[in-house]
Amino acid sequence: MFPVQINPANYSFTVVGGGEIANHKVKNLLRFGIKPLVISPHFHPDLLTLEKDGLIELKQKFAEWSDLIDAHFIILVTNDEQANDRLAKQAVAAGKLVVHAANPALGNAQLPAVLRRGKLQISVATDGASPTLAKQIRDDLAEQYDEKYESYLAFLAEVRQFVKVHVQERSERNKWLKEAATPLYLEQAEARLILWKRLYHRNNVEY
Ligand SMILES: C[C@@]1(CC(=O)O)c2cc3[nH]c(cc4nc(cc5[nH]c(cc(n2)[C@H]1CCC(=O)O)[C@@](C)(CC(=O)O)[C@@H]5CCC(=O)O)C(CC(=O)O)=C4CCC(=O)O)c(CCC(=O)O)c3CC(=O)O
Ligand SMILES: NC(=O)C1=CN([C@@H]2O[C@H](COP(=O)(O)OP(=O)(O)OC[C@H]3O[C@@H](n4cnc5c(N)ncnc54)[C@H](O)[C@@H]3O)[C@@H](O)[C@H]2O)C=CC1
Repeated sequence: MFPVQINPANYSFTVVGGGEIANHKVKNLLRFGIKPLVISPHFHPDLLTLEKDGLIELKQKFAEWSDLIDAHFIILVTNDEQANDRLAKQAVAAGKLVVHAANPALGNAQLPAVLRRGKLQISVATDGASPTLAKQIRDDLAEQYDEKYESYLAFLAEVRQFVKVHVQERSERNKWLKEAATPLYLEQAEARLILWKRLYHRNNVEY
């Protein structure tokens, strides 16, 4: 499996099936700002509420290949094994990204367990060996990489932007970026201010 971070903005996501698992997968997509189309003859009550709130779109029918032509990323979670298998085959052949939740070998993509701390994102995947372990590892990492990382990543991003604009020399740039990524600046917000002052001073920028 090849890991990659996708900007979902210009992709259309379709979830096929409207049950318990579809509901779980849809809520996962919503965490990433994705507005999926959900196709199913019946819908979990939460999905009906999400549609009323304008967060997802619903199409009430048994899904067919013609419903998937415009989809880029497809998550197959019906309880009809034959429908899942048939649609997976057609969608994979058409070059789409396909999650076949019941039989991952028939798809070409899988959803990892994800921890988000602002701009920090940690994904844990086991290639279907044990989603339970993926979730456990993610939850263990959540303790190590706690909420502090959210503001820390925002700080690192700002420092990096500044350094890219104001520090021309590459080794000098890397020196600042490596220093910013040391534990002192994770732990102590006051130390971040001092680093900023030094950065401004060193580069003759008005503080
Ligand atoms: C292939 C994949 C589909 C895909 O790509 O979507 C898939 C497939 C299957 N899952 C099954 C079961 C469970 N899945 C979970 C949980 C999660 N499953 C997720 C991903 C994936 N699951 C992909 C592989 C990812 C990988 O291996 O790294 C997570 C990480 C992400 C997410 O779903 O958002 C999310 C945890 C994160 C979170 O909660 O945040 C739990 C535990 C729980 O819910 O507590 C159980 C019950 C215990 C167990 O079985 O371990 C079954 C058996 C069904 C049956 O028995 O009928 C199948 C089918 C099969 O394997 O045959
Ligand atoms: N985390 C994961 O990835 C997990 C995946 N699964 C798999 O997910 C699948 C669905 O499980 P549940 O949601 O619990 O089932 P469910 O029975 O709650 O829901 C199935 C849904 O599929 C719909 N459906 C049936 N035929 C359809 C078709 N042709 N087109 C569109 N929708 C159709 C039904 O109307 C229903 O809404 C199963 O195949 C199961 O093996 C199960 C557990 C965990």
